[in-house]
Amino acid sequence: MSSTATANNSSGPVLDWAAGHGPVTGALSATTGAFAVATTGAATGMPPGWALAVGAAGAIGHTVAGLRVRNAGRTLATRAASWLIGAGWTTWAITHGPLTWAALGSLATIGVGIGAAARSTALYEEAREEEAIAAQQRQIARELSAERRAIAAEWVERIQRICNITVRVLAVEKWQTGAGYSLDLEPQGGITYDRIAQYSVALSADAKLPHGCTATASPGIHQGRTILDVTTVNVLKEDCFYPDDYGPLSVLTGIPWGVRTNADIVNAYLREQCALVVGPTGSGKTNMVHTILAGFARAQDALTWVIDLNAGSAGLPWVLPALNGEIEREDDQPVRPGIDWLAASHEEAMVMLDTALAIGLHRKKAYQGLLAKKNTDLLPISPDIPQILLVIDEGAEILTSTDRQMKQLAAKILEVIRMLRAMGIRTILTALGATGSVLGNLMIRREAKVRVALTGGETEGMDLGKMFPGRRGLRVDQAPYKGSGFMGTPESPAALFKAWRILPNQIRDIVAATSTRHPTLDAVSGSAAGDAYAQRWDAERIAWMRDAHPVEQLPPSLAKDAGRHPSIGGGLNLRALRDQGAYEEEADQLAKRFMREIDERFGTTPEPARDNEPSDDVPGLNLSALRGEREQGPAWLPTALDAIKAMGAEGMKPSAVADLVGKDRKTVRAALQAAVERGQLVYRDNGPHSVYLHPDHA
Ligand SMILES: Nc1ncnc2c1ncn2[C@@H]1O[C@H](COP(=O)(O)OP(=O)(O)OP(=O)(O)O)[C@@H](O)[C@H]1O
Repeated sequence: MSSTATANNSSGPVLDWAAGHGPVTGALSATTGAFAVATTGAATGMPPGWALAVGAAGAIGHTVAGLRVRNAGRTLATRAASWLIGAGWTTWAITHGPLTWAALGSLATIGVGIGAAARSTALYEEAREEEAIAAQQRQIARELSAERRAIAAEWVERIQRICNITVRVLAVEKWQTGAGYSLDLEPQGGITYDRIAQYSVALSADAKLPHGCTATASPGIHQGRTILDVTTVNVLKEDCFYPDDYGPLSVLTGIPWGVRTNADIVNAYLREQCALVVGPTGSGKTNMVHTILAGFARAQDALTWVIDLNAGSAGLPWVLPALNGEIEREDDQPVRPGIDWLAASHEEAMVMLDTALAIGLHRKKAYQGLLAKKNTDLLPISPDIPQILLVIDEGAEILTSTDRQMKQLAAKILEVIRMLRAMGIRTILTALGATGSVLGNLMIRREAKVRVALTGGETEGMDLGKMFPGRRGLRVDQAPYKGSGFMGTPESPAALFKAWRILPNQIRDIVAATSTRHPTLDAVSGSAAGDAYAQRWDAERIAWMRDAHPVEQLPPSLAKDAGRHPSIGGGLNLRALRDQGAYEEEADQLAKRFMREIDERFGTTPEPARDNEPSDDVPGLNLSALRGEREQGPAWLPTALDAIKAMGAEGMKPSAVADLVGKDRKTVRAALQAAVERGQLVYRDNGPHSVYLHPDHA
């Protein structure tokens, strides 16, 4: 009989009764083993009882091993019988001689029999195992659907009792986040979802949902179906940080603004829609504006223009890191701000809105051919023809203001909203409250269907019924946490929502990550935008940003002086520092650098003719000197030009020029770039190996 001996280092060979054999190898092994024992036993006069004893031991061993792995009784019996039959034949063959036709024939028959029996038990075991797995799965499914059935029964009964509506539950889907579930309902008798929605509060209370959790009804797949979303865990309580994937986005495929309670991301589709974001002080509105700007910065086909009459604070974090040179790019090129234009004053805002209108109206005429070719009345937005997204912080308040200046702005904002949808210019307005005066405006009600209400628990001026008409059961106290509230879009009905929390270091990271991704204004729009746009980063236009230049970013020399100056005392005093003139020097440097790097490197329209030369008496800025430099380049430039010419076709890296003339790399790069634009040099762009060449060698 067969038995497999396996080597064991410590205790010598042991018999592995559980070792496997296929039906053929098993039968072969059994018959050849029996034959070998019988011939040897007969030749050596072995007592035949030994073979029987070995067979009995084999049968017992295999039975024990089989029991351990829970083989079926029929498998155990087959294996034991094989051992005993084999042992019986061996005993008989030792007694009567194994080399007779009768012995050999019967052994062959036994072999075939053992093989057939083994095959049949193997099949039986396999089938048994499969059935066991299937039974286990059926059990799990039964338990799951029992839970779902219980949920369904509970809500059928609850809706009947509270709303007096009979519903059929067609499906129950548990959210992967474990924060709740959705029921697909079919109300009987032609009842629509809004009848259930109006009982949302009572249903939530009856279901004893935790604070901040809701049972919200919304339209189902057709008018006769309703989806009831039931939140069982309040995820709005937790901070939810802006995801650190800063990959490219498009206004056409939606810009993510935050998450629902079931962790679904909510996208704002702003190709045609305007948006209204309402949030009282402290609700997280500023944070939300930054989250919105982050999405726009990531978009490859959007240019963001920001109006913030509150000292430009909404846009500054997107400009200052680039302005201050706080961010370095790997290829040493200057970093572009995360927004394309920032207006903090009434005048600048007027210029911006006039520019938007001029662009929109010009696009209407100039792109007629393109619209006809593409067979559309919507301008095909792309990185080549970018959408302009105008973010106006507290814009809704501008619209409702009675102030004369504000009324001028309001008229232009409304004109942009009314006229420029097709031409790819949309607005995002924020407001402190969802009051009648904000939502009373038809233009906002009609055009701004992407709506967010950050409540922060504030009930004053927070009319959710007006903000999300047709959505019942939304209550401010469901979202009492900062950054939480409700968001509704034409694609996603108003429901609880949490804006991502975004921190200043993420804003800096996004500015750096997206610097090369921003589109430039198309030439058609650029020609309509004119000087007003081309000069938006000019020193005098951004002079106000000096005041936003954080004191801790003063150069080390100034910081040292700050500690010594008698008027400053122990702390830092920006105004006092400014009086020293040193600050002005720093501001000059700042303006120069920014003007060069942004205006010259990224000017999206040709450098405008300066008929309106800026006045030199802008405090703190030495613009005539600056202009001189812009026109001829700094005093060290001729040395650099000679050195670059001497290098021939090899050219020189900006770092090598910086070493040569003893200036910092940023200053050198800006001057060389200006020289490129004057035709004195050629720039060979090759990533980190980029060089400047003399035109003779280019
Ligand atoms: N999405 C969010 N998740 C978590 N916490 C947030 C979120 N948004 C804001 N906060 C918290 O709320 C605080 C206030 O936020 P934020 O400054 O954005 O509010 P605000 O409505 O603009 O208020 P104010 O008008 O006074 O500036 C933040 O400092 C932060 O701690």
